[in-house]
Amino acid sequence: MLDEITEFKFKLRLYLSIFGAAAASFFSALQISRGDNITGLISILGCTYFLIVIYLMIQKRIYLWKGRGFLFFIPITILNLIYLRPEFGIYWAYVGVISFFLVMELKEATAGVLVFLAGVFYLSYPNHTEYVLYRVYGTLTLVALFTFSFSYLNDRLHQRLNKIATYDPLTNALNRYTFNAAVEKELFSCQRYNTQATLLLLDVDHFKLINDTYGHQAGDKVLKELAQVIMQRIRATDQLFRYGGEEFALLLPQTSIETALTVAEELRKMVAQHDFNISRQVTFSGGLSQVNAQETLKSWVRHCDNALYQAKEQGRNCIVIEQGESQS
Ligand SMILES: Nc1nc2c(ncn2[C@@H]2O[C@H](COP(=O)(O)OP(=O)(O)OP(=O)(O)O)[C@@H](O)[C@H]2O)c(=O)[nH]1
Repeated sequence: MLDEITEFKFKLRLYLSIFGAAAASFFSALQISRGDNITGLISILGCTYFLIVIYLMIQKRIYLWKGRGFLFFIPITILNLIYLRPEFGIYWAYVGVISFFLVMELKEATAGVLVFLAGVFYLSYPNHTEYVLYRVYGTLTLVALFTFSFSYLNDRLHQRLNKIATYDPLTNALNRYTFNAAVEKELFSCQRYNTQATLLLLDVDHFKLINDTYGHQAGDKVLKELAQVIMQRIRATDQLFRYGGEEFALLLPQTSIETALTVAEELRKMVAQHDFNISRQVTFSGGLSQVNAQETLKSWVRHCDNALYQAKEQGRNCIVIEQGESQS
């Protein structure tokens, strides 16, 4: 879903740039044919800018419009236009306000619009009657407020969607959707730069019994607290995922199997000693595997799964290691 939003923003900026290039070339032809060479030149510069933006986006997937790059051209051009041709330049101020919010992040856009509006008000003040000014200032302020509100709501929605799409709501660990992408990225990085990483699959022991004895809500609380215990101990670069019902995965980048075993054992003991407010000890079993040169996402998880199965077979509350054929 997030990829779709990024793709949508990319396309939006691309189409706006194409529209900008077409509009700027049309206006430059019109202005030059009327002998208005200064504004014609500004439009030609505008058209060139948009063509460079389009080229960079299509050929190199570079965002010139992502942030400040935008600031240096569009608003400055519009302010110039207002200064040089006050009678029609003012109408472009509406386009300027909206494009800030379309192109930049909310905070930057808000600050940019405030400075831009101050410039618009200052430059247009001497050149229009009060009658026109009040109406233009009023409607410009309204357009800025509406666009801000819409962008703010959109931003909040985006953040919420991002959280829903990334985290498990019960435990606050990363969710299964994020797991594949994160582990694949780590796998690629290890194989590309010849670094180490270890994956731990852990499964709460006799969790069905906990649910059946203390109820589903108590079971949920155990999962939540267990994730908290683990997340408090691990490094900021480590990632905990809720892999399934009572199964979690812990990705430890830049970590050898020996260090990972020490961490996993420590976590196992911390959980076993933690008071979950139920009258039985909560433990987990774990399967560990370090990535190797031939590893795929599937094989890495399979090694962890096999090790986890062995840990259950060996009586639970323990960690087992399984390695792939070749070690990187
Ligand atoms: N409370 C709660 N229970 C869940 C959740 N997701 C899965 N479960 C339960 O977890 C239990 C898992 O049971 P099993 O797969 O038999 O495993 P187990 O009882 O932990 O036994 P071992 O893994 O062999 O130690 C099932 O009863 C599921 O209903 C959840 O989000 N909340």
